[in-house]
Amino acid sequence: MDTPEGIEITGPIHDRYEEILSPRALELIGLLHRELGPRRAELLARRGERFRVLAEGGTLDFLEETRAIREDDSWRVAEPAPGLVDRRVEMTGPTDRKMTINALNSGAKVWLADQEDANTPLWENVVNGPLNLLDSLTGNLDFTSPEGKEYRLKSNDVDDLPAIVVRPRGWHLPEKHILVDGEQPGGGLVDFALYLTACGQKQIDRGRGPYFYLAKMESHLEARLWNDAFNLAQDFLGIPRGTIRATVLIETYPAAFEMEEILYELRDHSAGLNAGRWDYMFSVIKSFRSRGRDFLLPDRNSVTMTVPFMRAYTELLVRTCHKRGAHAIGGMAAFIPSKDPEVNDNAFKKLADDKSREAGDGFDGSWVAHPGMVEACREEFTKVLGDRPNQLDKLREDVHVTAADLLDVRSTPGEITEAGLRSNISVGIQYLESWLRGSGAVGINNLMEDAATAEISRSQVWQWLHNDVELAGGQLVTRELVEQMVEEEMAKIRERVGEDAFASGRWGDARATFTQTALADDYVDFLTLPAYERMP
Ligand SMILES: CC(=O)SCCNC(=O)CCNC(=O)[C@H](O)C(C)(C)COP(=O)(O)OP(=O)(O)OC[C@H]1O[C@@H](n2cnc3c(N)ncnc32)[C@H](O)[C@@H]1OP(=O)(O)O
Ligand SMILES: O=CC(=O)O
Ligand SMILES: [Mg+2]
Repeated sequence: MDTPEGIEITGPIHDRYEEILSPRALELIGLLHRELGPRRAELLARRGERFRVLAEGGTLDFLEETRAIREDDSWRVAEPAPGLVDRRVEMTGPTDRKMTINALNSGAKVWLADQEDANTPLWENVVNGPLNLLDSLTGNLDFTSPEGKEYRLKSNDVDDLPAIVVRPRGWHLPEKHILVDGEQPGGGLVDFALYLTACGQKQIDRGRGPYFYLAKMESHLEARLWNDAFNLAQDFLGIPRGTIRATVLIETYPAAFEMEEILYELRDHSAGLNAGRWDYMFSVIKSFRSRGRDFLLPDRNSVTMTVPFMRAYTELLVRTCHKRGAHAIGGMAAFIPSKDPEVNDNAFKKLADDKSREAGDGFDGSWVAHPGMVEACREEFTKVLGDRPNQLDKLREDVHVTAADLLDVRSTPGEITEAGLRSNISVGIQYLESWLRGSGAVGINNLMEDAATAEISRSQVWQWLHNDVELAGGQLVTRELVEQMVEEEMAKIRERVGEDAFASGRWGDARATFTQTALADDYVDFLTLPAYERMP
């Protein structure tokens, strides 16, 4: 393939790849990396600095230097864009061909087409994702499964389909199959540019637009970097500024203290904020991982959305958004339908409780992980919204959340148990094995697991081990204990999956990545970084 000056593709070129890896897309990647790459590197380094301050006894607080932005009542974000006015139910999921069709047929108002938590950035996924999205816009999306089941879109009418919102990778992940002047650009910029160049104008022609979810940001300066990427890209493609819209996931601890500033930075491109609960929990553990008792979380399944620090965060998010005319979107209840009627009933009941609480709190819509749950989410929001498309007018002026409320991890009830430790080990390894094979979302023990939930699992093990935690019952969490449990959980998995599947899977690499990221004294920032190195 001919590539623009200074751009090299090191991944294989399969059928139709040139439609996505077009000269325009590659030029845009070159432009974005050359203009913004150094700032991306600086901002990633700042994350490390902030963690060092916290490790030495520092804390998180609302920023003094941006007080004027918070106290200025005059600014609001852009009016909601077409297709993003009523967002009462949003489906999320990977962009492989079958799931793209299933998601677009799900009846949701929005589909988050995920190149992030639910995706492995395997080269084929990086290119086929936008290719499937392109086919969905040109009436060419069909699929026949190996069993012969045929899939196609139930309608090509834009009003019958969810608005597509693409989630590019977070700032931390590089893309190694495209080099710009010999350097790896940010994976997020690559995902953004490939989708925008292939599908942006087509979305505009359909009366919608190029919409994005922005993940794992840690500061308003990182939001400014995205805003600059949007302006550069819109100017390069001749699209009016403000056409792109972005909903930011508030899913890191530092970002919870900069919600208003993040909206401000992106205000002309903003489509609101989302409460990304799973990464948030991961970030809480990560931020104060070596600070002992005050920041220890109990077993993963005890940390519900109603514990004080999680509640403070979602309440503040709704208030912040509605003050600025921005949508507040709820998070993912990890329940998925089950064939076991009792487990299934429980999953739907928990989902209804979760969505009902969010709707009552003022969220304008929320996420589900599975098409079978779209109706249940819609029902709970419709009970509150009725015919109104959103509840932006619910200002929640009754909410007064302080930094201390956001930091109150200590009053989270629950125990740290042997079952919790074993579950973290087993789920973490099973998820990594799936990720390494190219599937970034997987159902394990009737729950949706993705990169964010796996990060919680391995980070809890790290935190319990490095803070001399005793399990309920008195047993100290030691390296020897965790290694013994890894051995035992691996044996159980091997027995369950059978010798052949075990031998053909990536179990050795999954175990090695898990132990590296859960046990090594030097905490690895993201488990997907060493996992990415193990991929072709
Ligand atoms: C923390 C966060 O970031 S949350 C957001 C990121 N995470 C996600 O988006 C996870 C999305 N969910 C999924 O990927 C899936 O639901 C899984 C992997 C958890 C379970 O999928 P499966 O094991 O296939 O579930 P199941 O067998 O019940 O699926 C039934 C059908 O629904 C489809 N389906 C299930 N989930 C989805 C989805 N999210 N999008 C599209 N189709 C889906 C399946 O493809 C299957 O289709 P088929 O009957 O035509 O073969
Ligand atoms: O991306 C969502 C999350 O909960 O993490
Ligand atoms: Mg996330």
